[in-house]
Amino acid sequence: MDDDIDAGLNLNISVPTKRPSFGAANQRGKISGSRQQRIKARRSQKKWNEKQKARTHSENSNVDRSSKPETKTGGKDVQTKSPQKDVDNQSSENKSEGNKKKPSGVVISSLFRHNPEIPTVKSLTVKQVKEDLFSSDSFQDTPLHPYMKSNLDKLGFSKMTSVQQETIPKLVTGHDVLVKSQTGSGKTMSYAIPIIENLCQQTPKIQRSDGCMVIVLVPTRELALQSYDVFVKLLKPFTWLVAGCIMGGENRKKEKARLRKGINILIATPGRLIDHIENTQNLLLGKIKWLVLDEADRLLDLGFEEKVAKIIKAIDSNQSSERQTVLLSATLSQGVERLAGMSLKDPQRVSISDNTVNSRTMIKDKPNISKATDNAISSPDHAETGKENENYALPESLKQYFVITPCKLRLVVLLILILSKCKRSLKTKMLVFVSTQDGVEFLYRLVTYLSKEHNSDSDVEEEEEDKEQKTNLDVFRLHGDMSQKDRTSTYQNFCTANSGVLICTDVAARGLHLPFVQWVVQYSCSTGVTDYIHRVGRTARAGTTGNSVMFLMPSEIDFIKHLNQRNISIEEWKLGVILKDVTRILPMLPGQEETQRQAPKTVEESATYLQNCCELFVKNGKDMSGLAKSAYQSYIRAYATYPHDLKPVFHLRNLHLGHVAKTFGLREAPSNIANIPGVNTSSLQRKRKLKDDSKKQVVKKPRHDTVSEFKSPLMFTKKTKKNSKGKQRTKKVKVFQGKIIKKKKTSSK
Ligand SMILES: Nc1ncnc2c1ncn2[C@@H]1O[C@H](COP(=O)(O)OP(=O)(O)OP(=O)(O)O)[C@@H](O)[C@H]1O
Repeated sequence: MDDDIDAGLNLNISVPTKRPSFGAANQRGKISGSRQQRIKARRSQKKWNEKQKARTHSENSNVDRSSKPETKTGGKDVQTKSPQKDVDNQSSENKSEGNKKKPSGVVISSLFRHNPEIPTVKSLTVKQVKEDLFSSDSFQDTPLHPYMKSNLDKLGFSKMTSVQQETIPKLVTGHDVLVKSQTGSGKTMSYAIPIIENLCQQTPKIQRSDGCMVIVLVPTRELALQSYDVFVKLLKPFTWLVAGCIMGGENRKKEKARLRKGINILIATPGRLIDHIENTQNLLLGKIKWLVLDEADRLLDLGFEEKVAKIIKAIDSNQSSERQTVLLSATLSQGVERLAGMSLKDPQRVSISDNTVNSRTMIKDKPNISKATDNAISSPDHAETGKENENYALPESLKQYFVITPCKLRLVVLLILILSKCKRSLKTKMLVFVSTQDGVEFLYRLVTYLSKEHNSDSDVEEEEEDKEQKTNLDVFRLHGDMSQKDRTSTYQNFCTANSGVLICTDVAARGLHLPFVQWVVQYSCSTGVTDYIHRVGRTARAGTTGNSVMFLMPSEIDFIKHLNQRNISIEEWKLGVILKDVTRILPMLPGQEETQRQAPKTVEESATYLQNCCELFVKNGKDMSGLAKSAYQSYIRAYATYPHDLKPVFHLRNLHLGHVAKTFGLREAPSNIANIPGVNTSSLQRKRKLKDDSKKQVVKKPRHDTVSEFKSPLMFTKKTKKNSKGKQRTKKVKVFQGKIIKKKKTSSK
């Protein structure tokens, strides 16, 4: 069994169609010879092609539809400073020019036309829940083992964080504990230190051959590696204690061999642990003294809960000694706490935000703070009075923004952000969250291509193949469908990089400490407030500063209310301000030297130029067209899986599929892109049109799937409708871990 939780984190759609051919770039004969000769040959071929094109153009005005300047009116401004005027001028200029001679290399698309109006949003300035990150206590003042103290000093840790100050004493004194504190507040060490402290004091001394005494369960493989690293560092002076890591994607035989040799502290992902519990004789659970559920709310999510329950059952049925259990997360809801309270023994609760709030208010009343955290969560008072919609703390040093961008402009706005902020020279690291694996792959290829130093003599295919080519920034990608080797090296390389952009799915959203990330971009909106908190929590960690920006389409702005309701304050970043930076990245783009004479001047022209670079790359880049289509389909499918409470905000009905296609650089009409299993795109288009025409919703509210990648790995959705003969047709779509594995139509007589 290798079905780790992170493998199910990402929605992906298998594409029923085969990959299309790559157009002109592939049809052309290969040119051989030295590089110089190839360049020469390509140059003359290009000139000839251009002449041919110009001739065909004048003879036959059958131009690419997207290259025609828009003449229709009715599109709304995307900026308050009225770019429409510029666009209109531009389009009329192009129109007249287009009749004479179409400027070569510049394809004018309708990026700034027919966009929905950008609404004015009032994000409330709510009072965010704050936590004091550091305590006043030093590790040196604690009664920890002298080796531990000197090691912590060597590692550069002097002051305890608040969560460590609260949690360590409780765990050392043998309690089960539930820990909630903000992202990046040092929760890992808050359980690792007392575990090591406890094990190193056992007499007789623990031996490797004593086997497993601690199990730390984490939801993703990268987090397993990270937690393992923390243990290895802390165990340096305690050479007789051995930590080990087992996780999906790794070689089982090697893991078995390591388990046979003996591992005292085992960090594991749930799927692989169950595998070893069932198949590895050397993994004995009789001596387990500690069980840690890191990112507990994620581990106890419906679907994953089953695996964790199986592991707990296996431990309980083998156990001969007492066990301590710890649950931790930045977003432990009281629902999870109540659930956990049933399986934990007299648990104590550490909630730093409660503490901070209490301490700030209690200072006036009485200075007894610590009692506030001593309430056992199983106390009926606490359970009854607790609201489900908890407010979570976010780091004070985190600046949160959102940008409202019409769908069509999303891609260029993202690229402007990445290319302007992450250049190598600027030493900036950025995370970009995307909803699907195909989306990650698509953006990875596109950003890598755009960040290369372009040679005016080489073409798209050649530039792509040229691995030696210099790049202006390092681009990384991370998702659950990569080989474990690639995942590990990406994670490690991004950790040590000085700058770069990591394009990833939610596989990187939980627990990962990626040093010096200054920007977190949510290109696809998170599937809830909890995930929002974990995503933005990848920056501004342990007291450093950081920024996050969330992309919203005009139809999605109500998500701000959801954040405000949970006391999260977020500021608008005006679209026009980001767009302005397009002029800064223009020199990086391909074809700039060739087109100096027609160099885009206005922001709109430049953004359009950037979009066209993407579209040409999608058209001519190796496999790009197929990849873009897959990414488009996956995106739409993923959009259909927002949880029920967010359906009114993120509804398929609100998507303009043509505009979505544009964000994947596709010039085809949605009807020409293969159908998306389970999604009736033509009916959606019709409904959108109806809505646009009448400016109000006239269609009957359709039933929508509530498939969430985070809710259940196995789910059936049913759609029932009557066919022309009045017979009922039931369409069944089976989704397994976000992938459609079966589609069946049945007719009942
Ligand atoms: N006492 C301390 N002083 C300074 N830095 C610390 C201290 N304790 C931990 N850190 C550092 O803080 C960073 C974040 O720690 P950690 O990953 O444990 O946070 P976390 O609370 O688990 O975050 P998340 O909720 O995102 O999982 C790490 O780089 C860690 O080395």
